[in-house]
Amino acid sequence: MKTDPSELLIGLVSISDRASGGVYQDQGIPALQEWFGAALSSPWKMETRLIPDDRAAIEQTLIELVDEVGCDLVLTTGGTGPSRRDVTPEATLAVATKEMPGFGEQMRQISLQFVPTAILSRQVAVIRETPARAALILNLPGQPKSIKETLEGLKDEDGKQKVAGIFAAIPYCIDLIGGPYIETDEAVCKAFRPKSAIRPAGK
Ligand SMILES: Nc1ncnc2c1ncn2[C@@H]1O[C@H](COP(=O)(O)OP(=O)(O)OP(=O)(O)O)[C@@H](O)[C@H]1O
Ligand SMILES: Nc1nc2c(c(=O)[nH]1)N[C@H]1C(S)=C(S)[C@@H](COP(=O)(O)O)O[C@H]1N2
Repeated sequence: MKTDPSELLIGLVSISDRASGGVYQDQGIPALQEWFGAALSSPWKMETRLIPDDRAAIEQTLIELVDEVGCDLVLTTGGTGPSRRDVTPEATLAVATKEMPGFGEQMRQISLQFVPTAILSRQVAVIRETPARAALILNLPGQPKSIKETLEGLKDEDGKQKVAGIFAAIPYCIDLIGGPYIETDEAVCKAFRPKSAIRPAGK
């Protein structure tokens, strides 16, 4: 449960029949945890869930993480493809109050630089608003390496950004929905905010 309003609470949800069934070890949560550990310089905590590709379970988990646990940001990984069991986007849209189509568009653009099958990912992003709070919920593909790729974007050999990752826009989005002020390590991901929204360091 969220106790400190200035601390970012992130829900990390790995959606995989095989990882949740013990067929293979889940790599989704560890990859997300590692990325956030490197990218964020402001305080954050996480709440994790590993669940099968079941629409009711996904909806229930997203609602619990936002309404009861108090997450500001929820990332899912897995279940965005075209196969019969892939229902993450449907479950995400079912708990939404607003759609944020720019995130899905940008993630597919980024992923196309890595694999031609990126167009098979139906990933969406939404806002869920309750009387008490609002949260951003984002779907990432199930392939563990796609987590860093989509959040961080594409850099050239000198570390210069070629395609912006989607995380660059997330701190300002969280500002706008009333969440905590997020700061990042610019070497991993530079957060973009309009000048008027930038706070001096440590404030
Ligand atoms: N949680 C995970 N941990 C490790 N690897 C994963 C995980 N989820 C997916 N993958 C890998 O990424 C690929 C594409 O992900 P996708 O979500 O389509 O999985 P899937 O084939 O539907 O898996 P599952 O049957 O577990 O739901 C998988 O075939 C698997 O190799
Ligand atoms: N960045 C990135 N995006 C990617 C991939 C990848 O390897 N890297 N794999 C794609 C593939 S093969 C599929 S089927 C879709 C859907 O994946 P999911 O069902 O694991 O969510 O994501 C796509 N997006």
